[in-house]
Amino acid sequence: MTQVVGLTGGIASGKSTVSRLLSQVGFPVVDADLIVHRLQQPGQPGFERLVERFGTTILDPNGSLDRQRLGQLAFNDQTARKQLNQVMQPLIRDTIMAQLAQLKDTAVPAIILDAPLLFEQHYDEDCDLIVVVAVDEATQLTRLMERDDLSRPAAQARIAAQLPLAAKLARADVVIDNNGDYNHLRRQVAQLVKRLN
Ligand SMILES: CC(C)(COP(=O)(O)OP(=O)(O)OC[C@H]1O[C@@H](n2cnc3c(N)ncnc32)[C@H](O)[C@@H]1O)[C@@H](O)C(=O)NCCC(=O)NCCS
Ligand SMILES: Nc1ncnc2c1ncn2[C@@H]1O[C@H](COP(=O)(O)OP(=O)(O)OP(=O)(O)O)[C@@H](O)[C@H]1O
Repeated sequence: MTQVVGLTGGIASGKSTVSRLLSQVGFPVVDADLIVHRLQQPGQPGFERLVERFGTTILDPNGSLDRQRLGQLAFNDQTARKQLNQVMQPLIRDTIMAQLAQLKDTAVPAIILDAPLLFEQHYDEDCDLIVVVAVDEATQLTRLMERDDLSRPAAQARIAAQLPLAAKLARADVVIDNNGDYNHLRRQVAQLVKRLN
C-alpha cells in the first residue's frame, strides 16, 4: 500500500530542502506551496477569488499578484490571514487530494505531502506518517531573513502566524533536526528513506 508521508515544520525550517532530497531518490512530492503559486497565476481560480476579496491593490503594475504585498497584509493582520485562508484553502485542498489520488494509483511505496499548514488545515488526517523538520528559533529567524530578504520584525511575524514548533513535535512520528549543516540533514533523510522503502 502507498503511504502518504506528511512533511511539515515551521517556515524556513528546511521542508523544501528535505522534499528535494526525497524527490531525488524517486519519491513523488505533492508540494502545497507550488500548488498555491500555480492557483494564484492570473486567470487561475485563486487569483480571481483573491482579487474579488482583497481588490486590485494586491496586484503589481503588470497585473500579477503582488505576493510581497499580500504577504505583508496576511502576516500582520489575523483577519486578513483568515480571509486569505478562507479563499485559498478549499482550492488547495481539492488540488492536494486530486494529486494524492492520482499518485496512489501508481506503485510507489510513499508519496511526500510537503505542507506548511499540515496540522493547521488538518491534512495530517490523510497521512500515514508525519515528519516534522525542526530548527531552533534563532536559526529559523536567521535563515528566513536571509532567504527572503526580510527584516527581523517581518520574519518574526511570519513565524508567529504558524502553530508553535512544540505543538508540531508533539504530533510527529519522525523528527528531522535541521540545526546542523547540510550533511547532518542528508544523513537523517537517508535514514528516513530506509524506513520508507
Ligand atoms: C501570503 C502569500 C501570498 C506570501 O507569498 P510568498 O511568495 O511570500 O511566500 P510563499 O507562498 O512561498 O510561502 C512561504 C511560507 O510562508 C508560510 N505561509 C504561507 N501561507 C501561510 C499562511 N496562510 N499562514 C501561515 N503561514 C503561511 C509557509 O511556511 C510557506 O512555506 C502566500 O504564502 C499565500 O498566498 N499563502 C496562502 C496559501 C496557504 O495557505 N499556503 C499554505 C499551504 S498548506
Ligand atoms: N542544514 C542547513 N544549513 C544551512 N542552511 C539551510 C539548511 N537547511 C536549509 N537551509 C536554508 O534555509 C532556508 C530555508 O529552507 P527551505 O526553503 O528548505 O525551508 P522551508 O521549510 O521549505 O520554507 P517555507 O516554509 O518557507 O517553504 C533556505 O535558504 C535553505 O537553503
